[in-house]
Formats: sequence, structure tokens, C-alpha cells
Amino acid sequence: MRAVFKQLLNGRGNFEVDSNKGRTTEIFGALLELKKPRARLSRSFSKAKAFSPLGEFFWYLAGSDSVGFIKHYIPNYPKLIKDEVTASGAYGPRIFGKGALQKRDGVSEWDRVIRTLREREGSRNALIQIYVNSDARPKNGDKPCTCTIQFAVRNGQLLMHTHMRSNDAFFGLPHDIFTFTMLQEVAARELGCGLGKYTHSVTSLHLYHDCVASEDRPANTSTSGAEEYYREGFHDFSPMPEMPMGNPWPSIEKVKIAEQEIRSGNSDYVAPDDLDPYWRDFIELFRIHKIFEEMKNRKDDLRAERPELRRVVNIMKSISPTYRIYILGRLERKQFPVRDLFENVG
Ligand SMILES: O=c1ccn([C@H]2C[C@H](O)[C@@H](COP(=O)(O)O)O2)c(=O)[nH]1
Repeated sequence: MRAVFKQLLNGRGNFEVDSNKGRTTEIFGALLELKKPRARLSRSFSKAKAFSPLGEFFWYLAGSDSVGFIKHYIPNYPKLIKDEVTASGAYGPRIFGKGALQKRDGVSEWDRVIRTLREREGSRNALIQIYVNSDARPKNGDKPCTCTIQFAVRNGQLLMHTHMRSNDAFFGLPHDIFTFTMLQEVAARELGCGLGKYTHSVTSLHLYHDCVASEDRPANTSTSGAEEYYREGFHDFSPMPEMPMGNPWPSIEKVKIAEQEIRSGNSDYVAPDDLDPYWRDFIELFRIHKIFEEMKNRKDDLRAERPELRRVVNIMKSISPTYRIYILGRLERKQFPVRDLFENVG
């Protein structure tokens, strides 16, 4: 993130481009390489998001194209794709769907790719195409930005390469890196391989000068947000915990059920006892997100909500310290003095 912002804010050879979503500074033909894909959360105090990428990751895993689902994590989503109900360009059905879209008789693209690599490690064919030519029709408001994701096994390590036609460096890139490197780790565990590097190429990697103001996206936040992030200096690149060994799908299925229950209203959901803490943490993060949403929807003053905050703090104490900064960052953004939280809530 630092390298990308540095290049976009000061670098030579960038283009200034008027897109249909606003004026941008663009790097044309970027190649990013993450040697440690678990360091997928690039954190500063002002920009530390975990809830929305995690929600988006489970939206993919669920194979869903429901706008109602993703709106819970990214409120602005319907505006971005100009549809309130169905995200026709959603990645989940294209990766995990087994139905008509793929016309593959019950085998998802994901399963085909895993099978391909099981049969022949050297394959250059473990590729999932996301953007298809029929997406290009002019009136389509939801043209996928990701063209392909591709997996390969080299020296016993599972590598992944994504190609995107278009990537918003401030809002989109952190989400895309998070979700795709999570998919990489799922594939590595499923195949019993080590986790190799993640590479990510983008035709147009850009930063908006002015973006349309909305609840989630105040006007002109990309450039100034990137400048602020860059200037801030505090960046934590410590990796996320490692996904437990073995086939991750039984645990993923449990978290998918939990996520759906919590999103539908049950913020007291109790995670199954036999679930590894790695996966249980995600359930607890979904609960915290739900508690924040309930408070927001009731338009309550956060400071007056001590019992709710107590619940958040208790959950926070029970999960990996990795995620604390996101919870505290969320409270800060709501102008809740974190110091008070510790003094008054414990
Ligand atoms: O996964 C995604 C989806 C969208 N975008 C951004 C890239 C563009 O700024 C915008 C889509 O606009 P077009 O490229 O379709 O004009 O959304 C991303 O960064 N990542």
C-alpha cells in the first residue's frame, strides 16, 4: 500500500485520466508482488478495515449475488453497481457457483481448478475467468473489475496470480488483496501445499481525485486519504494468523451458517465448540459488526450504549489481538474516545 500510494502521489510516468466515475491518477500496467500473502491487512490507525473485506470474502464463499448480503458490509455497494437486488457481476457465483452460469453440471470452477492441480501440479490451466465479454454491454452497471484468478503449484508452494482490468487503489485494492489472498490460503490448505507468493497485475491502477460523496465515501477522500495514510507513518505489516492445516471447508461451512444467522439478526450467536479459534474469530468479528450496525440503525448515541460496548469489549478480549486495532479504529471513527472505553467499560 505504501509503495502504491507513493507511486500514485508523487511518481513519474503516471497518467491523469477522466473516467466515467471521476478524474484519476493512474499507473498503467502495474504488477504487485506480496511475498507474505498473510500480511494482507495493511494497517494504519486512520485506515484499518477488517469487517468489510471479511464480509466480502464470505459473500464470495457463499457464491452469492445478493446485494442485500454485501450491503450489510459495504453500505455503498448498491450505488456502486446501480442495482438494489442482484449483483450481476458478483465474483462468488462465478468462482463457487454450480448452476446455470457455469453450465458445468454441478462442478464449480473452484473445484475444477483444485482437481486440475491435484492431477498435475505443473498445470498452467488452473485459471478462473471472472470478466466475460458479455459483461461489456454499455448499460451494464456491474462490470467485474477482475479478469482472471490463476493458481499454480511450484516447488510445493501454492502461488496465485490475479489480473484486474481496473482497480481503485484506495477503496478497492485493500479489499481485493484481502479476499484473493484468503482464497489463495484456502486453496493451499485444500491441496496441502505451502503458501507461496501472491502476484497481482492491474491494467489501470488508479486513485480518484474527487469521488462522489456518500455515507461511506465522503467527497475527495481518495487522494487526501492516500496522502494521510502515507504521511501517518504508522503502518503495521504483521501477518494474520495462519489458517489451520487440513481441509478448511468443514470449518468454512460452519462460519457461513454463523455469518448468515448473525446478519439476519442473531448477534448473540454462539460459535460451535469444536471450531478452531482461527475460524471462531471470524464469527466473533461478524457479531461485533452486527452490534455496531444495530446501534447505528437505532441511531443511538454510542456513548450512551454502555451494555453494547461491554459486549464488544468482552468479545474483543476473547479473540486474537490481531483484530483489536480494527475494533478500536471503528470506535474512533465514531468519535468514541477509546480511553473512556477502557476506563469506564473495563
Ligand atoms: O473489485 C473491484 C471492483 C471495482 N473496483 C473499482 C475500480 C474502478 O475504480 C471502479 C469500477 O469502474 P470501471 O472500471 O468499471 O469504470 O471500481 C475495484 O477496485 N475493485
